[in-house]
Amino acid sequence: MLEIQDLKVTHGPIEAVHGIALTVAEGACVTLLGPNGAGKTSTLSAITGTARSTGLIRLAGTDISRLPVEARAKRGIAISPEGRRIFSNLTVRENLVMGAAGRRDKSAIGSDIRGWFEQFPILGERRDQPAGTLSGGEQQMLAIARALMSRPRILLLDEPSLGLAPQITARIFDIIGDLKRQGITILLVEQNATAAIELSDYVYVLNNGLISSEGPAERYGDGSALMDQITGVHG
Ligand SMILES: Nc1ncnc2c1ncn2[C@@H]1O[C@H](COP(=O)(O)OP(=O)(O)OP(=O)(O)O)[C@@H](O)[C@H]1O
Repeated sequence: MLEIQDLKVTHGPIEAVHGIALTVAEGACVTLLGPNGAGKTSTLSAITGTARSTGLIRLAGTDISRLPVEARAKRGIAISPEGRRIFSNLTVRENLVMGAAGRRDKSAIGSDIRGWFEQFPILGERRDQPAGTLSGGEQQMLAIARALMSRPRILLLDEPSLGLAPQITARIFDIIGDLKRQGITILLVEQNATAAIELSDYVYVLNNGLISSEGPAERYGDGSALMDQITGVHG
């Protein structure tokens, strides 16, 4: 579904990613692990089109690397960004409607929203509340559901466990596992190696803008050795 070759990502004069290759098969959950500043968010930004990059980015066989952000979203890229970035003053329901902004099949939006309220009942209960009043875990659920409202080909998740208590993190990873079982293709960026490896098919480890290790998730066991490598991270 997603194929990246020789990707370099720059922020002004700074090159954050120095030429990486990465593949996500249809229906797979692939995790990009790495410490703070490794270039994980930069990689996702290059895929969505919000960061300057060179190299090949192919989505479902088409090179999208020169397309503007909106065109990439229309072709099936959706992101739940780091820090959630939900619209705090809009209601839960309005946030979901915003996620469907680029869709042509407007008539199916209402039924999709009802579907997500069934999957995440707490969001249904809070549908008319301003999203800013939700807890961190609920906001993360909303950010994921909002991204999925575009019916993407691939869902990019940037550190969904960031800032959440361990119990809530476990719930979010359960949800990601459910989405994978529903056949949704996922590229997950995480620092929590243990939890991410458990639900991943394949793992890439990014360090200083380069892939330092990659392989099927089983190769990394329970992820504890990787957690040690990802300095400053607590599993
Ligand atoms: N907008 C920006 N302008 C300048 N430099 C940036 C910008 N965004 C990221 N960088 C730099 O690029 C490098 C990679 O950052 P990036 O955010 O991609 O890493 P990360 O692995 O996602 O880390 P984190 O978990 O902290 O988000 C870092 O050195 C960072 O300082």
